Amino acid sequence: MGLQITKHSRVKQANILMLGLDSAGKSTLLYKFKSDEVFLTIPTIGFNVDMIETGKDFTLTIWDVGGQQKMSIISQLFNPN
Ligand SMILES: Nc1nc2c(ncn2[C@@H]2O[C@H](COP(=O)(O)OP(=O)(O)OP(=O)(O)O)[C@@H](O)[C@H]2O)c(=O)[nH]1
Ligand SMILES: [Mg+2]
Repeated sequence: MGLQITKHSRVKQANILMLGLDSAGKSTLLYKFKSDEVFLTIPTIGFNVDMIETGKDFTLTIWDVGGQQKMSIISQLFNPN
């Protein structure tokens, strides 16, 4: 996971990139941040992105990238065929 904090802004924002093998639990973690409900997940195609306000002036943008090799946008960048 990566974390980058945007500086020089009144509203602080951090971007979190979740990378991991397929079925590692990335999407489950993303949904858990949003709600305490139990979600059934399916393998992520491409990516999910969600913004979470953690305080009055702090937001997290979480990028959840699909881990299956054939669906991974990262592996497609390096192996477009
Ligand atoms: N036992 C257990 N199962 C989990 C946990 N987190 C996720 N799972 C299960 O693991 C499976 C895969 O979870 P996902 O969140 O879809 O995994 P993912 O990393 O997003 O997978 P991709 O989208 O394919 O990259 C689901 O059936 C989840 O219910 C955990 O902490 N414990
Ligand atoms: Mg997923």
